[in-house]
Parts: sequence; structure tokens; C-alpha cells
Amino acid sequence: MTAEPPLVLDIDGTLTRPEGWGIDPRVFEPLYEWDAPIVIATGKAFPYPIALCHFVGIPELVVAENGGVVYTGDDVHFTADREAARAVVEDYRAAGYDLGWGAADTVNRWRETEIAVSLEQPLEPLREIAAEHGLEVIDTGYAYHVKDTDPNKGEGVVRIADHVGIDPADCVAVGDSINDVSTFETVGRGFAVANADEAAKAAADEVLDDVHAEGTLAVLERVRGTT
Ligand SMILES: O=C(O)COP(=O)(O)O
Ligand SMILES: [Mg+2]
Repeated sequence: MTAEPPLVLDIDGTLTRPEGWGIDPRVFEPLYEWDAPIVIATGKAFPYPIALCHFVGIPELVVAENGGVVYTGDDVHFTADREAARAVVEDYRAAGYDLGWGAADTVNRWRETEIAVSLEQPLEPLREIAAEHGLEVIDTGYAYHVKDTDPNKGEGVVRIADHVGIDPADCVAVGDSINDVSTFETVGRGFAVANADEAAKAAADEVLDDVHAEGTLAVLERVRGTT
């Protein structure tokens, strides 16, 4: 019997420093020592959460690209098709816009099922073009994501939970944005950090007083040893 509940953690806005970017180094030790599975569920491309698990020193259990890529520790599942997102990029570029990440575009370089656009780029034409291709655009506060409407983080969490033998109802999640709503609807207890957007706050069981990783650290303190 574990003394700690499994965790589902978002990255940007949730494990970040109070300034809003960069992983807060204070999360490394408690995550390394956590004695239950930790799922990193993010909108970022697959290599980012894998690298985070690798450098923290925890097993790789990952939902990436807002649910488009799911890694159970044994198998990688792709639950969305990138072709429509690619077509949106082509049309957006043809209309004179840019994704906004520069030529090397390390934000999308390893992305396999969706596309992320910088918040500095115009949203309305992006939404219109996405809709023409049957896709949606979500704003995480860190990027606009052009994605299939079907996959989401919550479904990815269920797939991983099945595989590793945990019950999503036993999981504690922390998140900050609209892409965490499906996670909150899936797990037993969902916490929104104080910097969370309205959608995340409304879907969470509780809104924390602290921002970013300080909120997450407060949750870890609180739920440690409670299972
Ligand atoms: O990729 C983003 O825009 C946000 O990433 P997150 O889901 O880890 O917060
Ligand atoms: Mg986030």
C-alpha cells in the first residue's frame, strides 16, 4: 500500500517558477521521492515531458500534445492525425502569417499530432482556418494549439492508468489552463493553481492560493502520506 496518491501534473503554469517560465527547481526533490506513479500531462511536444522525467529521475509516463501522444512506459500511442494541422499551417502561411517561433521552430520540430502557434500571432484567422479543416484552437496561456477536437489529456491519463494499474479516481492532479479541464474531470481530486485560467478554475475541485510551482508544492505537502 502506497503512502502517496498517484499524481497527474501539467508543466507550463504548474511546475514553473512564480515568474511563469522555467521549471522551479524546488519540485525536483519531492517528485524524485514520490512513491507513486507520476503522469506528466502537457500540451508540449513529446520530447519535453520525456526529458523532464529523465532529468527528475522518475519513470516516463507521459501525455503530450494535449493527448495526441500517450506513452504508457511501454508503448507510444498516437491518437490524432497531424495532416489536418499541417494543412492549417499551410493555409495560415499562405494568408501571410507565421507560426512565430523562428526558422528552427523547436516548438513544433518534434510535434507529431498538432501544431502550436505563438501567442503573438493573430488568433482570428487561425481559428477560421482551423475550423475549415475541422480543427479547434485552444489558448493555454503559453501558445495557441491547433488540434483535433477528440483527444485530450484526460483520455491519455486513463490509458496510462489502465496500463500501470492505478485508478484515475485515486489520482491527484494540478493544472493551470483549459487543456487541464479533461484531466480534472478524470481524476479524483483536481487543483488549479492561483494563476489558472477561468476554465481550469471552474473544472478544479479546489483553486489554490499559490501560483505556479508554489501551488503544486503546497498540494504535494498536503496529499503526501494521505493514501
Ligand atoms: O504547451 C503549452 O502551451 C502548455 O503546456 P502545458 O500543458 O504543460 O501547460
Ligand atoms: Mg499548463
